Amino acid sequence: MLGEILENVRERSPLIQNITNYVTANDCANITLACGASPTMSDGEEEAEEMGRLCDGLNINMGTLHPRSVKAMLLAGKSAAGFGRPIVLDPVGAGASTYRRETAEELLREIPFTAIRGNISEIKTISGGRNSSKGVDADAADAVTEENLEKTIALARDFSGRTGAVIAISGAVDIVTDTKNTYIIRNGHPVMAKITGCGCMLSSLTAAYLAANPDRKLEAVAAAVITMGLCGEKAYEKMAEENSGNAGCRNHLIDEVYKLTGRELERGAKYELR
Ligand SMILES: Nc1ncnc2c1ncn2[C@@H]1O[C@H](COP(=O)(O)OP(=O)(O)O)[C@@H](O)[C@H]1O
Ligand SMILES: Cc1ncsc1CCOP(=O)(O)O
Ligand SMILES: [Mg+2]
Repeated sequence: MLGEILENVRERSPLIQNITNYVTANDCANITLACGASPTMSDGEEEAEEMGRLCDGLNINMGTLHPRSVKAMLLAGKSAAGFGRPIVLDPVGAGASTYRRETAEELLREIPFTAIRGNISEIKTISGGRNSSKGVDADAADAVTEENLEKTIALARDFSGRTGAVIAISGAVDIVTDTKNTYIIRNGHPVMAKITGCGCMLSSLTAAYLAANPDRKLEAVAAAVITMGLCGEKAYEKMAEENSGNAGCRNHLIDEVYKLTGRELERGAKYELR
C-alpha cells in the first residue's frame, strides 16, 4: 500500500509547483525529480494563477517571505484550490516574527490546505497562536517525547479538524494525522536536523505524493514522511562509510530517494497506525 503510493508518483509524474525559499529551492527541485515528479519553482505573482491551474500539486513554503511572494502564494493557492489540486503549507519559522505569524494566519484563512507539514514549534505556533520559535528550527523545549506524545497527537488531530488538512509534525518522532487516524513514524536520523532543507524537501515530496494519490491523502502524507526518514537513515550510513559531513549526507539523501523502490519503502517503514 505505501509502496504503491511511491509507484504511483513514478507512473503519473505529477507537476509540482513550489513557491518556496531561496535557501533550499534547488534541493526541493532535485528531490521532486528524485521521487519521480516534476518541479517548477517560480514565485512571480504575474504567472501564479496560471501555474496554480497548470500544476497537479502546489507547495507553499514560508521560508523567505516577502510581500510579492505572499501575493503569489495567495493567487496560486486560490487558483489551485479552484481546480481541486492538493496544496501543502510549510510554515517555516512561523513563530519567529509577527510578519510570519500574520502571513500564516492569512494563508490558513484564504487557502484550503490539503496538508500542513512543519516541525513541532511551527505547528504549535500556527495551531494555537503561540508566539515563540527558535528561528526556522524546532525549539528543543518543544520536542515530542514519549511523555507528551498523546497530548501532541490530540493537538494535531484538533488542528486537522479545524483546517480540514492532514497534519504532519516532523522531528525525531513524526506524527501524521487527520481527525481519526494517526501514523506515528520512527524513521529518520538525528543528522537530518543538521542539513538545512530536510523539512522543505519533505514538504515538496508531500505535495508530489498527494498529487499522484488524491484519494489516499493520509497514506500519501505518511508515505512521504517515511520516505524522507528512511532515505535519511540510508544517507547517514553512506556518510559514515565515507566519513563525510552534512553536505555529503544531503547529496546521498537525494540519491537514496531516487533509488528507493516501493518494496524497500514498505520493508523499511517503522510506524504504528492508530
Ligand atoms: N532527531 C531526529 N531523528 C530522526 N529524524 C529526524 C530528527 N530530526 C529531524 N528528523 C527528520 O528530518 C526531516 C525534517 O524534519 P524537521 O527537522 O522536523 O523539519 P524542519 O527542517 O522543517 O525543522 C523529517 O523527515 C524528520 O523525520
Ligand atoms: C535556514 C532557512 N532560513 C530561511 S528558510 C531556511 C531553510 C529552512 O529549511 P528547513 O526548515 O527545511 O530546515
Ligand atoms: Mg522547516
